[in-house]
Amino acid sequence: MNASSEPVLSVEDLSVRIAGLHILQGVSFEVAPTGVTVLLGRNGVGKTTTLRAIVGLTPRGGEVRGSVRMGARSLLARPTHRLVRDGLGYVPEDRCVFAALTVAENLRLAERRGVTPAYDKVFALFPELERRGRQRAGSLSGGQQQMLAIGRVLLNDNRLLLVDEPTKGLAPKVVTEVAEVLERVAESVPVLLVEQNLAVVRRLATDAVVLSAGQVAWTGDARELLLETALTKSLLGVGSGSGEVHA
Ligand SMILES: Nc1ncnc2c1ncn2[C@@H]1O[C@H](COP(=O)(O)OP(=O)(O)OP(=O)(O)O)[C@@H](O)[C@H]1O
Repeated sequence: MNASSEPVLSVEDLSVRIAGLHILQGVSFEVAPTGVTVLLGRNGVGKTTTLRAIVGLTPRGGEVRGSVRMGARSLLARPTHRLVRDGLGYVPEDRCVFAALTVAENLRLAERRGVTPAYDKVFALFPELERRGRQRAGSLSGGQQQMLAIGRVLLNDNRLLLVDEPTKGLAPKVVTEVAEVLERVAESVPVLLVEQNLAVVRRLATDAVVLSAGQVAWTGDARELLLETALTKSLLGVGSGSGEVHA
């Protein structure tokens, strides 16, 4: 991370317990104010739990401790809708598009009173969303639904985007399209990205945070991590020349 620039997000000693399981055990890291910080780790290490804790969506009954700050603001005690209004954009792993509604209706749901939605920007990034405005979201392909989920968040201004496994389950050509879009998005807003596809990580990531069993195992320059084949193999279970991270 550039030493002269303040992080956009600071996570300190984050601990999450759900259903008696101590899933995150004192996780600390920072997200740089530009570029893509990628959150990596084998299956089940706590990546999604981390994003959900940041955005206030830990399942009911779960216990969250520690500190998460976006600039001077402390996030953990604030309700999710407030965080989103303050510029924390979240694209969840399951995309959460409303299948029975059209593409245009899904987008309209993200509009806020008193704020002009950035349709021009969204349609410039995703011309297909404009063309398919009257199509039901449930009949879109996985890749198109992912574009809708990202586009919906970009209708409003964001200080930081959290994006959870956007390429999961997508065909290779669509993975490339999603990576291209995220690359363009990251030119104007910092991104904290959970991503298992190392080709996408290699293309997008500036900084990396690696989790292992609910703790931070490595942080630093993403290129450095990817150059260290032995390190990626021990932390991620793959050589950095190969494709996906697996358990
Ligand atoms: N609501 C829950 N109830 C019980 N256990 C949970 C819950 N949510 C997550 N876990 C457990 O916490 C651990 C971390 O899950 P999480 O989804 O954060 O991992 P992940 O790193 O995102 O994994 P993946 O790469 O498979 O998506 C897993 O063992 C998971 O089973």
